[in-house]
Amino acid sequence: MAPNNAHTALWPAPHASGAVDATVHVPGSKSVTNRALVLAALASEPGWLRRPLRSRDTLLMAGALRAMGVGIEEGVGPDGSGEAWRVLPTGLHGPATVDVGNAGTVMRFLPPVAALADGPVRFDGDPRSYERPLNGVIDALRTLGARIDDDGRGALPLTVHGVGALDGGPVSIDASSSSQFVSALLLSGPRFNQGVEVRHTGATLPSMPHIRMTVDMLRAVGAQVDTPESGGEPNVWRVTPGALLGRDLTIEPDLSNAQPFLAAALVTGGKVIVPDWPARTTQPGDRLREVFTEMGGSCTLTEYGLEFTGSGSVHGIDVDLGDVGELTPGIAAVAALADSPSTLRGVSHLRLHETDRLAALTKEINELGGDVTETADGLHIRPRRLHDGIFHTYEDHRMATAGAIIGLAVEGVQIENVATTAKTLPDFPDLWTGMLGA
Ligand SMILES: O=C(O)C1=C[C@@H](OP(=O)(O)O)[C@@H](O)[C@H](O)C1
Ligand SMILES: C=C(OP(=O)(O)O)C(=O)O
Repeated sequence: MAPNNAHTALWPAPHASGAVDATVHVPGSKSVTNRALVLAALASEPGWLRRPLRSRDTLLMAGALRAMGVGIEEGVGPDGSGEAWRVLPTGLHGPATVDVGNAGTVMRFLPPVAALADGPVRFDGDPRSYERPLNGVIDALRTLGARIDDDGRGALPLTVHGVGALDGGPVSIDASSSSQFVSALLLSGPRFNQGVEVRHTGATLPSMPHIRMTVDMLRAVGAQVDTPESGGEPNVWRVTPGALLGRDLTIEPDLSNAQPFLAAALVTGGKVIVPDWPARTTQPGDRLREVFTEMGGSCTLTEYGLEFTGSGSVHGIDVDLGDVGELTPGIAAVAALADSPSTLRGVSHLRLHETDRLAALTKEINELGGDVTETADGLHIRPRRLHDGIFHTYEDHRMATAGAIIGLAVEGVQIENVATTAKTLPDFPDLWTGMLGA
């Protein structure tokens, strides 16, 4: 078989010769785009998504919904400005085939949607998608009345035999391995005959901001949602059955994808402005303002966006990242360049992300001369003088951007398969070299 050059290709990570000073327009949020697509597909009238992210994960989501009959057309928004998708909901149809790639949002958010289709929907994806937990969604859907054929492992591949409607009602799940189990059931909940009541029974629940994002976006399209934060029982979310509105939504920039650019300001003692940083958001990336300030930077949020400035010093940090796990690779990269050790906690579930992120970060930083050890629930990082070498990425977009951060400060770092950033940020190499003025 011919070698897959995209995977073996090495990208010389640009080394920063001085402090960066740039404005970086970061494309739309993956998490917001994929929720908006699902909600628009389930609505009772057409809707608009403006400035949607166009990346592997969102194109897979759009392709899957189209396969079930939803119209997603290219267009300009109703006011004539900006790129947009117009979403035309219809009855959801099977038979259909869905490629989830390695998108957690697609593999978890769509089986409940497929249960509403009028025929079988087959789900398959990348080899890694077979290893990522899906049992919470599969077991819950069976409890709520769906028929699903899988191989008994609680994972992909599988077929959901939709019959056009789902009873819904109460269900208990352990979502300690992924918050996306909860989000998945809530997003389709308004369309279940009895709505849904999701009770999380596990000891921990990661990524709470992402669950808040789901609840906020459901409410914005007219759903009634009761949450622990709105006076309900702890760990219980309730969605009332009802029709969803078609809305005109402008997608926020992806704040987790802003991370490497803010990190560049931090590690080079420079300045990066990210326009359109929202004043209020549920995105976990907003926590970077606090984390990267504690690590040595400072930031100002204005109506124009976020201005982040490095001081020239980078400090270690002891932090629980359970709420914001997807920020871990970028924080680990900065921590490897700091003037004191770091402990990153609360992220054992990262072992089941795009790759085992705790093992991958430990191995790759140590191969450049670092001193990282895995703990039961995170990483301990003792900064060392790093040297040149190949930074492997394991088909993980956030490993590639973590390696690029290290490359700014360490000469001769080569990123294997930087193209894997296409999962959520296909423009990464160009934005990165543009930031550096190359
Ligand atoms: O709902 C979402 O959009 C996401 C939830 C989180 O998943 P986990 O709770 O599985 O970590 C996050 O890591 C992922 O990148 C996106
Ligand atoms: C964990 C991530 O993605 P997914 O949506 O595939 O879970 C991520 O983007 O860091």
